Amino acid sequence: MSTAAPESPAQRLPGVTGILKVPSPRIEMFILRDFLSPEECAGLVERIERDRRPSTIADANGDHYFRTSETCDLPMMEPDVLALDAKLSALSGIDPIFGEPIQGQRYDEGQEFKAHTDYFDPHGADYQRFCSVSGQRTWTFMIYLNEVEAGGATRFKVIDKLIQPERGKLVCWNNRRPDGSVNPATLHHAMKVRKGLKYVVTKWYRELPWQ
Ligand SMILES: O=C(O)CCC(=O)C(=O)O
Ligand SMILES: [Fe+2]
Repeated sequence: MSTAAPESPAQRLPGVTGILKVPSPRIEMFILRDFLSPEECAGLVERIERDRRPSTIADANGDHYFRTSETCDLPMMEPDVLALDAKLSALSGIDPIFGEPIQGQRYDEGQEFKAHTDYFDPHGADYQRFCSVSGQRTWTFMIYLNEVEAGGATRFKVIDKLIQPERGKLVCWNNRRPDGSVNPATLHHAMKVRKGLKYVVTKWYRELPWQ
């Protein structure tokens, strides 16, 4: 198996049927509806419900309400999780060896993840701890698993883009600019769920094989 990503998702994704490119010169970002079926989504929601822990953040900033959701580390040896991983790699063209384990996130009413970037701050206190082995995060792939009754949108305020949760909808973006530097225009806020629950899965890829 090759260890080099042969083609960037930014080159590959425009050729995917039904995909929409977010029209901003500041970010490489795509949206694909119905990436997962209602059955696939329901299975993942059930799995997230079974094992969850309080979500954490890198570079703790003293705000205990910064990320109030819960996280489920999806075991990569489970057939459904492995199948999702393969489906994501087939879409992105990124070799699965670059991927962190897939996570589920669950937001109850009032929970959120305030404005943040998925890349690690190169000047932050936790940079070495998180990036010395597998490098910086490259692409984020995220899928909404259910219809949220109210709230729960993902807001990218730098590019003025609001993405509404819709069951099965995938959104992905490059956390870096084409020159490899981190892209502050990827700043995003998982806004408070106002009514109901919100479930997503998140998949992050690294510069180097994950270990
Ligand atoms: O739940 C969302 O809308 C975004 C989640 C997110 O940004 C993250 O987990 O890093
Ligand atoms: Fe994020």
